[in-house]
Amino acid sequence: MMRRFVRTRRFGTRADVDETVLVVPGKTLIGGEWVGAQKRAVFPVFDPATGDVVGSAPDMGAAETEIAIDAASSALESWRRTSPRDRSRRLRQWHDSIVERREELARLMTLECGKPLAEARGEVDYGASFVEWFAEEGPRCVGSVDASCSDRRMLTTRQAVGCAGLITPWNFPLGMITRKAGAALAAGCTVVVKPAEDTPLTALALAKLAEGALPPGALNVVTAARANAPAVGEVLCASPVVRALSFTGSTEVGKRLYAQCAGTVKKLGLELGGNAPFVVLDDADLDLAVECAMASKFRYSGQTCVCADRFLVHDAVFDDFEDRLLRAIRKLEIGRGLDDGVTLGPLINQRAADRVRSLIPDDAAVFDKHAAAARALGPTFVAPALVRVDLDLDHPPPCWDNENFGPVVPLARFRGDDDAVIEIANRHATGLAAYVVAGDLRRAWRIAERLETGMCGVNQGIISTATMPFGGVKESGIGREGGIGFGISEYLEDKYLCFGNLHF
Ligand SMILES: NC(=O)c1ccc[n+]([C@@H]2O[C@H](COP(=O)([O-])OP(=O)(O)OC[C@H]3O[C@@H](n4cnc5c(N)ncnc54)[C@H](O)[C@@H]3O)[C@@H](O)[C@H]2O)c1
Ligand SMILES: O=CCCC(=O)O
Repeated sequence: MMRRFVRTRRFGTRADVDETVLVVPGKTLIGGEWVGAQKRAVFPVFDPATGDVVGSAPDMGAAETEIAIDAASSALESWRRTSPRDRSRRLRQWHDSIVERREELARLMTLECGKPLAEARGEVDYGASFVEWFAEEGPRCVGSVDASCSDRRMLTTRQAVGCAGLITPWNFPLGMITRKAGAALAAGCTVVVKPAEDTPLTALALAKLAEGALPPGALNVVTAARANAPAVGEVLCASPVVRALSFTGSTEVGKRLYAQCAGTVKKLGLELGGNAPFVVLDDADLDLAVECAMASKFRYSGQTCVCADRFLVHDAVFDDFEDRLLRAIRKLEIGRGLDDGVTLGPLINQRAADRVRSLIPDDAAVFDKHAAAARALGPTFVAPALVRVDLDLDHPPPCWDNENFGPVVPLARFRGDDDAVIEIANRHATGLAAYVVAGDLRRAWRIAERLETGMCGVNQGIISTATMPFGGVKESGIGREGGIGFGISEYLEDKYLCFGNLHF
């Protein structure tokens, strides 16, 4: 009976839960609309700033994932046969409904992930831009014809790969979903999204906003508590119906999913962790260097995969840069994301905050005003810390070798020529983003080309955009998202057709 119900309904957007009420100050976004006939276990969603419960989401597992895959599979044939132009219009409609609810989505996101409201608004814009971008990309994904042989015509067509499983993290509760789902849906795939357990509400709201634009079964959302995430992942990876799996999250889980997908040889996209070097050369404009450093390091309190993580500053400008950076850090305002003027919110949960605190050595530079504010606000708040790192030591501190995912600035001095800093920067297993601040752009170009990362910002701290390919090399992952032709190709198969013996 449950099977029949979800085959015709979008899953998760109509979860059978009557406890699900979204508390958005002053407004209820779509509270209570997921009430169905059956009760289902739910898990609570917490405000990272206060620890208050802000809502709940259905705690689904393997059985529900199978059902969601069925729903996606049932919708696939008709969706992939829909003309790319029609799909594009529908995506555009989804985009418009996201933009229309910008403020509510932003507030909801701040409530469940804690990022300052201005950043959450920025993420709605960023997330919506992927839906818009792929609505435009879809109709342009055409094949090619080789008519150079006298008696043959050889061509390629681009076909939707099939159903796609999309597993996303909490740090961009909206943007990481639209970056995948926008591409997949534009390509003609139907999807099952598994959002992070900390941020299921934004995912459900997004799916709700797609109702009316997308046909039933095209976009399915399976929410699950942390304990059920592996079960959901196993089903998505093992299912022969799911032909592509795209994951954004930790390198550890990414490696596990990589192995799990081997059995069905899926098309795989992995956007994993980084540990971005941020290089300041001796001819850099130091005001610009600090501006870029602050933007990159403190975006969402340091909880992005492209945050600057290893600051490598030339000996000649080290002291000056450090002084200026400390002055900029001092101006950060710690507080709850919904409060005016806050630039540094809480970390996602206490486990994450404790982990970050454990990476900060006792001799780190921390301002008293931040330390006091963090203490008063609660256990998820971490004061920004600057940690001097001596690269001559055999063992640099753990915050150097590990992506710190918090407001921690590990700062090291380098001497020597550009090759020296390239060598240090590349001394890491991951390779997602890097940053170079330089006066001489020829030097910067040469360094940027030699850094082993998928992306590099030169004199720029925020580089993410729908129009350029996002992704890493080495253990930072496989594949690209966004960009012209890149992101959408992850969900397309190129088929070669050969028409021979045409006897023209
Ligand atoms: N490269 C990128 O684009 C990008 C973007 C955001 C975050 N990240 C990385 O993600 C990490 C932080 O995010 P996180 O803590 O949410 O990562 P995570 O890997 O713990 O969780 C990500 C998602 O995977 C799910 N998950 C966890 N275990 C699973 C399993 N065994 N099987 C299937 N799914 C499982 C989670 O429920 C969540 O939805 C950081 O390393 C960060 O750099 C990378
Ligand atoms: O955290 C990873 C994604 C960040 C981004 O898209 O800029």
